[in-house]
Amino acid sequence: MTNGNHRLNIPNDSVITIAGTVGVGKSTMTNALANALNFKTSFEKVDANPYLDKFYDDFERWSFHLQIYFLAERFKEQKKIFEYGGGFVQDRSIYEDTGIFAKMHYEKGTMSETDYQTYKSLFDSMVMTPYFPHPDLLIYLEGSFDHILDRIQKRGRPMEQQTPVDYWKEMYDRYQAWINDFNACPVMRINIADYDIINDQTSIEPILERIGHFIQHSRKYTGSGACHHPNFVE
Ligand SMILES: Nc1ncnc2c1ncn2[C@@H]1O[C@H](COP(=O)(O)OP(=O)(O)O)[C@@H](O)[C@H]1O
Ligand SMILES: Nc1ncnc2c1ncn2[C@H]1C[C@H](O)[C@@H](COP(=O)(O)O)O1
Repeated sequence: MTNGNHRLNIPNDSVITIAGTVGVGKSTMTNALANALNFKTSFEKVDANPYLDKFYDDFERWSFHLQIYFLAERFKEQKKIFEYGGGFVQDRSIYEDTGIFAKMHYEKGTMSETDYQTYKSLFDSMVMTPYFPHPDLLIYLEGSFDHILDRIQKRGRPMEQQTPVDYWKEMYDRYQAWINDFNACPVMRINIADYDIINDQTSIEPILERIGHFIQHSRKYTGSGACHHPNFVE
């Protein structure tokens, strides 16, 4: 390898996306990995999101608007990552928007059939095409429901604290089923009980080593990285 984090076998143009349910620790992991690798970060907008508060107040009224907003934001981020040529850690994957959130709201009756089909057809034509570069690696953070709920409560976003526990449990269960079927890119699972990057910064080291192995292994078989997707039209 001529260009990359040599010690770790992680090429500098890698794109790593962090997935997992709300509160599991994605943003914290995104920052820690980006610092360790000297990568750029791509975060989802929470504070500047014009729909999020309204959505938590009234799912039925705002679920379609919110999904369209997230889709547009994530697609812009995806374009930025491509234009930089990779070297990014991304907080939440675009796949979770449709595989978890839109689907859950549709199936629970808080998004109409028409809105869901409109959203899906937009998502499929933008994302599930050979022209869309997938990440080199999706890191899936998992842990016990109680541990994650505790983190949501401690983080203290009022809109999330006021949301019934059933909502988080439904999401938690859906995440477990979703990740077992996910195959759009290589997946590395990490249990949040196995590291503590807040109190022990060295606990990132074994994670970095595992990432290096995963990316080397998958590039050997695909022959390319996320931003050099063989089918991507430049
Ligand atoms: N390894 C960790 N140990 C202890 N607390 C953590 C850890 N990772 C995240 N947290 C805390 O859990 C809460 C949720 O983390 P965050 O990274 O914001 O999750 P997400 O981005 O998945 O919603 C935050 O208050 C954060 O400080
Ligand atoms: N696609 C989405 N639909 C509904 N809500 C979403 C979506 N993506 C993120 N969210 C919400 C969930 C949280 O309240 C915030 C931020 O997520 P986090 O997992 O804490 O980074 O946005």
